Amino acid sequence: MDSKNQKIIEDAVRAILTAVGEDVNREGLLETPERVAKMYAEVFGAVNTDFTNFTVFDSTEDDVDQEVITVKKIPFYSMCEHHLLPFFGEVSLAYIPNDGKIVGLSKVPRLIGHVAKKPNVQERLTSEVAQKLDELIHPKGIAIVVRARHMCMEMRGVRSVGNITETTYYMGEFKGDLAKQSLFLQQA
Ligand SMILES: Nc1nc2c(ncn2[C@@H]2O[C@H](COP(=O)(O)OP(=O)(O)OP(=O)(O)O)[C@@H](O)[C@H]2O)c(=O)[nH]1
Ligand SMILES: [Zn+2]
Repeated sequence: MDSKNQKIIEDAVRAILTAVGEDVNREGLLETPERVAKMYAEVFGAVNTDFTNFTVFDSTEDDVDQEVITVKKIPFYSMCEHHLLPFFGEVSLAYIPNDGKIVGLSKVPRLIGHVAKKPNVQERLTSEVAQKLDELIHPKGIAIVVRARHMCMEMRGVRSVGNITETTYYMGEFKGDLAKQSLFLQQA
């Protein structure tokens, strides 16, 4: 984020603090606008950016296309676009390679981290991770499940503490195949 936008956020934070009745000049708050601007630069760091840090390998195994590769319980943090409060949880993702193309395993959490760094709804985060993976390696199938807690449902509003929201998205060989989906969900 450039310094002009950083300054816009700092001024906005001062305005919000003043509007809620705070004294922006008291010691504990003096550096808060700057900290919040830095924090937003980090948690919204992927707005208008593309995910490029991706390594694709050609597997040396002949029958890798018969495998289901599952990366489970990848933690993530994102911000809900309705309230700008965190939602966070775990993602499990499975794919069936196509044409021997596999991805560097660490790139799965990196892709999720990238998609998470913008204002989101959980449903879109779920489909966007799958669609991006599809774009990058065109696997024969993708299954993804996201389980998350939403602070906007817990610390305010309905105050439904501890709820888990689960979203799923299937592509290719997983789509419409209830047996494959159910096996994936049992393991994920
Ligand atoms: N589908 C979906 N809804 C979300 C997500 N995150 C937050 N929400 C919901 O977005 C809705 C926004 O509803 P509004 O009625 O406009 O906002 P609100 O008055 O603050 O609503 P309450 O949260 O019910 O107090 C709420 O029902 C939230 O629970 C998400 O990731 N997906
Ligand atoms: Zn919300």
